[in-house]
Amino acid sequence: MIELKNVYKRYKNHHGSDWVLKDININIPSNTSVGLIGRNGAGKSTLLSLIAGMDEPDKGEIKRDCKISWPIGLSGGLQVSMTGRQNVKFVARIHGFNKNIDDIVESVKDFAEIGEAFDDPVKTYSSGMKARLAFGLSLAFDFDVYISDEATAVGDRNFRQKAISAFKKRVNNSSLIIVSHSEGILKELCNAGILVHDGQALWFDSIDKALCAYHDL
Ligand SMILES: Nc1ncnc2c1ncn2[C@@H]1O[C@H](COP(=O)(O)OP(=O)(O)OP(=O)(O)O)[C@@H](O)[C@H]1O
Repeated sequence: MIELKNVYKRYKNHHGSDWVLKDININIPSNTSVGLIGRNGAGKSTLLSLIAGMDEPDKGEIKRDCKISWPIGLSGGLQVSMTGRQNVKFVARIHGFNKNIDDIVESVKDFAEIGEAFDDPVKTYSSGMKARLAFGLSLAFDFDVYISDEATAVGDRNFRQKAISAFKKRVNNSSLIIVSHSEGILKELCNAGILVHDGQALWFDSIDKALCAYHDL
């Protein structure tokens, strides 16, 4: 269960500061895959990063009783002077996986399919190669909830298909909380939805109902 209680978030900008999210109260049950829906700039990514614990609310609290991933495919955390392999080992050690590091390295290598570049410094990678490595890295660890902000929109067609099928496999054992502008992907992967609109976040226990409410805005 992830519980958001009276959550407020704002960013300071040149106009001063505006509340992006105002008094959000939502309970996300365990084993429920959720799609975050809303117009551009509504606050979906903001809500997702609060849920993931990447950012803190200005007011209110978020309780989590499960292991939540960092956003899948986020390549910003890769150390560019290190190779793909070294990055994987580094992240595995940070997460306390000291025993089966070789298995983790192999699973990321298989997923990323970047060939010998796996042993080259990440600064020599294309953005697609970085995305493949970062995606494989996120999936190599067992989390209860996987977070994704448009991770299925990166890479070429083959990679997108691979990413979606990897997510589908995960849905059997874990749950997902995802932002995607693709209704097809949301319907395929999620059972519930959160509509973010006008500073509010509305919970729907079915993704179809959430999408209907979004179309009616
Ligand atoms: N780091 C930041 N500093 C200042 N303003 C920000 C920051 N991040 C987001 N915002 C603002 O907060 C609002 C919500 O942004 P957010 O990225 O959460 O929306 P979104 O629904 O994910 O949008 P999109 O569908 O376009 O990706 C926007 O007005 C955006 O300009």
